[in-house]
Amino acid sequence: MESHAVPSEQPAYKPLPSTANEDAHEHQGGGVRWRACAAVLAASAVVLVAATTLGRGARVDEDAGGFPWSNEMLQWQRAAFHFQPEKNFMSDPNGLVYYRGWYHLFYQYNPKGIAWAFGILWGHAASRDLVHWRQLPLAVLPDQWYDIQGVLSGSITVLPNGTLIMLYTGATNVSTVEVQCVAVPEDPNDPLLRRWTKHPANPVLSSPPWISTNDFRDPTSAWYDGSDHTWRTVLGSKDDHNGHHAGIAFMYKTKDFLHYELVPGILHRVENTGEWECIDFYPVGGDDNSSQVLYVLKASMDDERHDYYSLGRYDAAANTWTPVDPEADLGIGLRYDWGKLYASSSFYDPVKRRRIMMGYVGEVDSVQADVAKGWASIQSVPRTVALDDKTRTNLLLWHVEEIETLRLNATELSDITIETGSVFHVPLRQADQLDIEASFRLDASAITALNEADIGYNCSSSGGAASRGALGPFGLIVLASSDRCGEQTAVYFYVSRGLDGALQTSFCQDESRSSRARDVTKRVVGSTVPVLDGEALSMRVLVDHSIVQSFAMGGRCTVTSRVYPMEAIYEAAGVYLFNNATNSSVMAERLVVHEMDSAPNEIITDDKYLHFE
Ligand SMILES: OC[C@H]1O[C@@](CO)(OC[C@H]2O[C@H](O[C@]3(CO)O[C@H](CO)[C@@H](O)[C@@H]3O)[C@H](O)[C@@H](O)[C@@H]2O)[C@@H](O)[C@@H]1O
Repeated sequence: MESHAVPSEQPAYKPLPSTANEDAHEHQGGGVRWRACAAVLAASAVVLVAATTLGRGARVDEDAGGFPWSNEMLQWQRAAFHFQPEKNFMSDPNGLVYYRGWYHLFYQYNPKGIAWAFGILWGHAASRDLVHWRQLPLAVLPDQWYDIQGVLSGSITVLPNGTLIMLYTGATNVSTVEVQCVAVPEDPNDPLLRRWTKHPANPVLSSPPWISTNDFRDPTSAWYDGSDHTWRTVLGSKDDHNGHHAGIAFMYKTKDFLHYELVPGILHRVENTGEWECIDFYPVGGDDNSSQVLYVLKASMDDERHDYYSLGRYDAAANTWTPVDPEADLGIGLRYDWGKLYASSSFYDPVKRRRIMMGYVGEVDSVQADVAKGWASIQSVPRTVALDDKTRTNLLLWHVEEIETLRLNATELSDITIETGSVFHVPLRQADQLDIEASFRLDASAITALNEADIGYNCSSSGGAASRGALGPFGLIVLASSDRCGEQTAVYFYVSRGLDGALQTSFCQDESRSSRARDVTKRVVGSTVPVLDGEALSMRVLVDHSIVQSFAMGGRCTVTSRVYPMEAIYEAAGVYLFNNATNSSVMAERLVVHEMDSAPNEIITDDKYLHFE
């Protein structure tokens, strides 16, 4: 067995073409060879020092341990078409629901600082189209003994008569005790749902004795079970008894949302996965009662900080959920996103009859930088979630079609041959706000010629976009500066052959050269992705300043990154196609790049609750 990865004397930091002539040549000729940049690498420390002392109004004190970001750089990092509050800390999306013409997004929010803190509460925004958000007054505040330390995550259920019930977790005045609470809209005729009333019966549910009282969080939205005329909700926790460290999901039933009964047994458990937060549970792939239907069980893994899902069968009578593929059980197989996305939740959109999820995308820069910019975290673009009918082994996650209303002019190219070791500059007016669609094919004879197994490829540990194999990596480079060895974020495929002779395709995002800053976490993230016979390798990449959300093969695999370039910003950012495979040219069959408009929040300022001190 032979690995196709190139040994480590290859420069780790690949150059991009640096002159206008080279750019012109690429457009005509379809590619320029990568150039060695060892000398530039050797000088990179000098470049870094020079760049950081340019005096563009640096706001983070390097002596205090932070990179000296300028206002200009920090301003650039704000998203233009992803939801984020004007300032301070946001995390989990909560209570996603459609109500009387508005999509509602509640979210965990600390209005007093840039990090999670006791007293966290529910912020609120609403949108008619899931793209343009109206920032609304804070929705649920920590003002009762049962939620004084925090109004934690929860959900909203729509009853058949249209009434809404909010379930949320209260962090009580006893620091380690979490309880479940109910709130309802103060005025059901307000489509903006601005005021919520906590039920006098709160708290309505305390933890069962066999779990820790502070591992009892995040009730799902409820569904109706006709067999006994009860509503069902699921919560997650963990079993740490007797050397176990199992994630668990368990169910309650209620007729009135005020009195609850634990459904006997455990819906599901997986050893060694730790605490399951923000459970989600919903059917896909058919009507609830059809034999085709599968149930998605999703949990946010507190230990690992990733959102995993698994496809399985739900036996309501036995109160069990069983994965279709035990090898892809919850927490050990499939993820909603292989990059940075956490604490997602979903809801059914009755208007377009689709399920939509959102998750939050946290910061990976320093606390000092977050203090300087005054905010932390962005919500993902809402994504539809559906079973992949072609494979039935994975979901398809795809940003909602409404995002396309932000598309401006398009640059369309087709049939671009990218020779091995080449890049192709994509001519654009700006590269900070883009929606890019690209599909690629490798040379068929090169695929046939590949008869050596290369089974070890792994996005995170195989060297990223600079490490070369016979049939990859190739794809897109975004947020790239045009200087040699410049900043760049690569989104790419890597094709290899397994021991069984079958081809395996990985979809990866390489953040390792995304910024010259040192106080930023940079990784290579991604996963294998199913590719069926005859399918081109397709990707869609949304670039919105510091957030890059990528989707492969129609949404079979998604990867989200936060990146913080210091040079490849504003007009200095560019996009390239690249092919770093050693044995095959790559045909970019189709490349469509839309510049994206901004969708700034509309802010309601005439409300005292907006200025909660
Ligand atoms: O009861 C307050 C108590 O809980 C702690 C520690 O367990 O924090 C709660 C968890 O907060 C985060 O969990 C989620 C998911 O992001 O966020 C919501 C709270 O904002 C919560 O409902 C969700 O489960 C975090 O991911 C977890 O690691 C925390 O345990 C805590 O710090 C308080 O002492």
